[in-house]
Amino acid sequence: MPAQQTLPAIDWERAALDLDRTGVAVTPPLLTPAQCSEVIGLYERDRVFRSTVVMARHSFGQGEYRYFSAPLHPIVAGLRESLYPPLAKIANRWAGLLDEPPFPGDLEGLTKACAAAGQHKPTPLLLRYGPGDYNCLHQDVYGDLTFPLQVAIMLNEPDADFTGGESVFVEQRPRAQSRPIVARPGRGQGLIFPVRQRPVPSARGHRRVAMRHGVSQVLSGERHVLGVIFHNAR
Ligand SMILES: O=C(O)CCC(=O)C(=O)O
Ligand SMILES: [Fe+2]
Repeated sequence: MPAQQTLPAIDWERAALDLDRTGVAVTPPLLTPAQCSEVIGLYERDRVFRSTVVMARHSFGQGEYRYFSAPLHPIVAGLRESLYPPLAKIANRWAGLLDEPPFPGDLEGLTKACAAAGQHKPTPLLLRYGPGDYNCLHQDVYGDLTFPLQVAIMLNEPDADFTGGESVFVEQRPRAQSRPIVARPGRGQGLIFPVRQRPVPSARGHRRVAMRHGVSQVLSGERHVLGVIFHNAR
């Protein structure tokens, strides 16, 4: 896939509405089944990755993930570049509501801003879960510069390739009980969600509501996800 890949028609207005209402938006398939298999196949290729995390060693959960090395594999680079500009529009509307500085309009601009903040390492990752594995609720913050939205693309077919392993989100509302959200994207579909927080209307304009994401226990089979995070890491 070329780096300037054309995405399938994503209804960005709808995605923005879903993000504003619930904090999570589901996309149509961003990868074909063949591309999903190709990305899964990368997991064993050491040179494609810069580091590997065994989640249990850090109490992050159970399972493994690997961070892609630079230059990113073309499928990953293409998705990161083409998803960024429409997401930056949503991020910049949010930044306006929260009185925060805007983000660059393209990924090259964000990458330069990250470099200036000492964040040079690519953050896209490939996650692999087997029976019994899970991912604790977390946020993917990798430095001072955080682009507020990320995308997780399902690479296996739920209920055929694996059971369990739901995508779980918890919104921590201030002075109120937390709200759970569960999603079950099909193979190739992406989930768009806030890295750390999003604006919600309040008595005096908008306030920040924090969100964390994770994965419930996989009961059987193998579950792979491609995580696309746009800011680089320290
Ligand atoms: O495996 C998942 O669905 C969660 C992936 C994740 O944590 C991420 O993409 O940042
Ligand atoms: Fe994550």
